[in-house]
Amino acid sequence: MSEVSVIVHADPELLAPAVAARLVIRLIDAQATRGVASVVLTGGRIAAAVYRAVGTSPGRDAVDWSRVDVWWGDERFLPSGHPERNETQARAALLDSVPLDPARIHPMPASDGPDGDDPEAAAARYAQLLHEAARPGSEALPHFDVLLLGIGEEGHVASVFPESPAAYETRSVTAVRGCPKPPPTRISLSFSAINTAEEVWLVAAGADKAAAVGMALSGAGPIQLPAAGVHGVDRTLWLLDGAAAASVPPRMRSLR
Ligand SMILES: O=C1O[C@H](COP(=O)(O)O)[C@@H](O)[C@H](O)[C@H]1O
Repeated sequence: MSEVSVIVHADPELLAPAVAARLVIRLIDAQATRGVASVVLTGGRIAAAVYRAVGTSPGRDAVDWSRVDVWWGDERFLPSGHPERNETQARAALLDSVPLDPARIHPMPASDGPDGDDPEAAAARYAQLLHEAARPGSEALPHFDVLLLGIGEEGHVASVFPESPAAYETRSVTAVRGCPKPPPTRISLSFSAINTAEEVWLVAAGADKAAAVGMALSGAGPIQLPAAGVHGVDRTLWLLDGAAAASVPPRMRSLR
């Protein structure tokens, strides 16, 4: 089993820049080791705060952004540019302000994209894109240095919701319909893809996340609580603020 660490910062105002600083270092280290770096983005409020903090981080220009591949772990299946799309939020918060190579930005398809309003076809298209970027001679997926995840109040990660068909999915990418959280139609990586990342970082802030975080770290099952079903190959980091960490078993908290 890979290393699991729980790191707690007092509040979201400290959590976001702390995660941003880690992410900058992670990307620099990956580029030093592999020549390129790849990050899988998530959506949500704390993620947007992290992206904004990366944009103002002192180390930001130490990353060679032209050699960073950007993927998404899930997307709300809405028209391109819709303000609720995770892609739109990430572009506004960070991607538009760093010199990325447009060819290395890999958003999930929009509902007005080449497959129209067909999320199954859009999911298959993204799976094919991942496959085409796979390491030579390897399986179906590219290397992910770090994969970011938010956590829903009910324990969803990416767009894998509790007790949903996506929680049983074996293909790398799945269409998700009937989500309890709007919008109802989404595209998501499945556990099988998420869990290939070298490092998985779960980032959560706020008291409304405390129960899900506490249960995920106390042996809950992945179907009932998807946050319990994800891990990095090398490392799994839970990056929390004090309120979200309120129900974490004390023995699991890392010393900082
Ligand atoms: O809908 C989503 O929600 C989660 C968590 O968002 P938050 O605003 O409660 O932090 C997010 O991780 C996921 O990517 C997104 O599609």
